[in-house]
This record gives sequence, C-alpha cells and structure tokens, in this order.
Amino acid sequence: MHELVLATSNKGKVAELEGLLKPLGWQVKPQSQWNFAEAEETGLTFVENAILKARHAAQHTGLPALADDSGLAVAALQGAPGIYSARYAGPGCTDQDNINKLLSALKDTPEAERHASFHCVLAYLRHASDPTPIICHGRWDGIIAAAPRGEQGFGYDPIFWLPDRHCTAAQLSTEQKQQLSHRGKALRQFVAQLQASL
Ligand SMILES: O=c1nc[nH]c2c1ncn2[C@H]1C[C@H](O)[C@@H](COP(=O)(O)OP(=O)(O)OP(=O)(O)O)O1
Ligand SMILES: [Mg+2]
Repeated sequence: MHELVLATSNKGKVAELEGLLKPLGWQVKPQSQWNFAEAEETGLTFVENAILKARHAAQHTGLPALADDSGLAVAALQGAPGIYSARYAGPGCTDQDNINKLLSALKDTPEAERHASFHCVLAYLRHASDPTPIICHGRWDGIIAAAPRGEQGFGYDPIFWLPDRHCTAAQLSTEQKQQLSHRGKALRQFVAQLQASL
C-alpha cells in the first residue's frame, strides 16, 4: 500500500486529493499531522513551488510527498493572479478578499473578455532528494462571473463560471468538480504515472 504525505495546508485541496487517492487504498496523511512550518513559496512557476512544497514535506516527514501548487490565470489581467492567487489580496487574506479584489479589477471588463483558466501542478517526490519527481499539470477553462454563486468547493470557485454547464464551480457536486477540474485532471495523470512506474 502507498503511504504519502499531502504537502498542503489547504483543507479544500486535502478533501479533493484524498477523495481520489483514498479509494485506491493509499494511506494519505495531511501534513497538518506534523508540526512544521509551511514551505516558503519562492518559485516563479507552479512547477517550482510544487516541488519546493513536496521537498519540504518529504524532508520533515521522511515520507513520499505530493504537493499541489495551483491558481487562476485571467487573460484580461495578463495571467494574474497566477502563482500569486492565494496572496492576491495581500498577506493573511481570505478567499473572500481575493474574490472581491478580482471582481473589482474586472469591474469594467465585459463578459466576452473575462476568460480565465485554473491550473494545478502536482509534484510527487519519493524522498527529499528524488532527482526524478513526477510532475503533472491539469487545466480548466471558464469565465470570471460578475458575482459569486454557490457554496461548494473553495477559493475562487464561486466566481468561476462554466458556460457549457450554466453554473459556477461552487455549484458543482464534489464528483462533478473532480471530473472537470484542473486538479481532477492532474490527479488522474499522476495516478496513472505512479502506477506505471512501480
Ligand atoms: O479548485 C480550485 N478552486 C478554487 N480556487 C482554487 C482551486 N485551486 C486553486 N485555487 C486557488 C486557491 C488559492 O487562492 C490558490 C492556490 O494557492 P496555493 O499556494 O497553491 O495553495 P494554498 O496556499 O491555498 O495551500 P498550500 O500552498 O498549502 O497547498 O488558487
Ligand atoms: Mg500556498
């Protein structure tokens, strides 16, 4: 059976990552079970930050580690907030603060120019000095809504409008989001690659 640490402090991510990995019989442990400080996200790409977070957790736990660095790229803002999505509204900000800041940045942007994409990069290190990590990238396209809708999910989900579903990501069930999302796509690639490498 695989044992791994989920190198994230985000409860929404933990729920989504566990939802796919636990049914495979894998023993997944959130890093909150240990008492170490979060990794500093000093990279300039999702890939770099995902590796930094996974390496940090592998160092502190001695276990294989899976990290997720993710965010929202808004075309009208030249890809912002991107890797800065979690800290968009400043240090210690909430999801609601980030949503408010993004909606005000786009207040004069018409619907036709509100395209955005979620990105999720997963990095898996078998140990802290693993020279060949597994890296997977999933993408999900949508539109930034004019106002929040829905209660499910986390982060920017209430303003991520899915034109072909006529709802936001926060109005999807957990299973529907897993099927469509950047994280679901990256996770399915990861499971396939890890199983192929065993
Ligand atoms: O499915 C998603 N639905 C809505 N929002 C999302 C999603 N996926 C990422 N996001 C947003 C949340 C956060 O603003 C940023 C991730 O930032 P990111 O640094 O990777 O995660 P984090 O700081 O929350 O936890 P941690 O670094 O411990 O994994 O993108
Ligand atoms: Mg973070």
